Amino acid sequence: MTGQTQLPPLREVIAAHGLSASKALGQNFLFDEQLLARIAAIPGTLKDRPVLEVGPGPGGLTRALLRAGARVTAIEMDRRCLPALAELAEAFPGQLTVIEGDALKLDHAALFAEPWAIVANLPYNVGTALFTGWLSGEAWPPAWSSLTLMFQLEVANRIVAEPGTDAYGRLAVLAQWRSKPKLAMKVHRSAFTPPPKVMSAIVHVEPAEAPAGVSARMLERVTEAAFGQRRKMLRQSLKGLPGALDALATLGIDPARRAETLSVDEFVAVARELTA
Ligand SMILES: C[S@@+](CC[C@H](N)C(=O)[O-])C[C@H]1O[C@@H](n2cnc3c(N)ncnc32)[C@H](O)[C@@H]1O
Repeated sequence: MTGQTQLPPLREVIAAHGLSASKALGQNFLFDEQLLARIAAIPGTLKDRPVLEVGPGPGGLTRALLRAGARVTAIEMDRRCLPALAELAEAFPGQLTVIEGDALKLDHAALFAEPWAIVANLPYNVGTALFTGWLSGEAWPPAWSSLTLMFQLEVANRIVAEPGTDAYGRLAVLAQWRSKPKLAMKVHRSAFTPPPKVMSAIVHVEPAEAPAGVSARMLERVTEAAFGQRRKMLRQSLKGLPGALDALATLGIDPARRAETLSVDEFVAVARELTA
């Protein structure tokens, strides 16, 4: 029974393989197996489901996903971690495939034949770059079924932010216009080894229906212009975008408003007006 597979404590795995955390690779490891099991439960039942884990490191979250019955494909760029991950693959026969490489450079879709859940505890810059990549593009629904990702709490707050707040910006619109992001769990800095300077949180995103007649690229252009000068009125920030001021007039949106006051639906409506 996979759920009962006995494994050595993670601290022993780290010591046995000499895995000192590398600052350059943004390594902050999680060792609390109860916490890891709770994170692995966020996407819902994973029994026999394909999961992409990015940055497994010594394999703490990986073992929680494997115990939940997932079929895990893990991408790790630190080859020092590979022997520890190979031991995990042996303990869960047929459930774990490890790919050595940079997740930012790999074609994830080529790794799966059916929709896959994505779960990751990543360094901040890599996580945000992958997140925006997974959420962009014209094709929707995406080939993945959900995203469950650790972020700095401040970034997580920006993803789920509501209009009118300081945290509300491009990331909120990108994350909310055709998916449902939720702040699933806050994680205290002391849960990590070594502890990072700031608090973290897990965001869970499920794709929703995309509004009709809106190009993703156009929405990106509108939000880029509007939030590029977020303190300015829309009549100023959008004036370089052809047709944008006419779109505001058609929609009855006051051009004296600022970007942070527009709802996600209003951004979508502006982008729809501009989508040929
Ligand atoms: C914050 S640690 C988390 C490790 C483990 N998942 C855990 O929760 O304890 C991030 C991991 O991502 C790996 N990593 C960093 N950048 C990466 C990239 N571009 N592609 C794949 N893995 C990466 C690091 O080597 C490290 O093992």
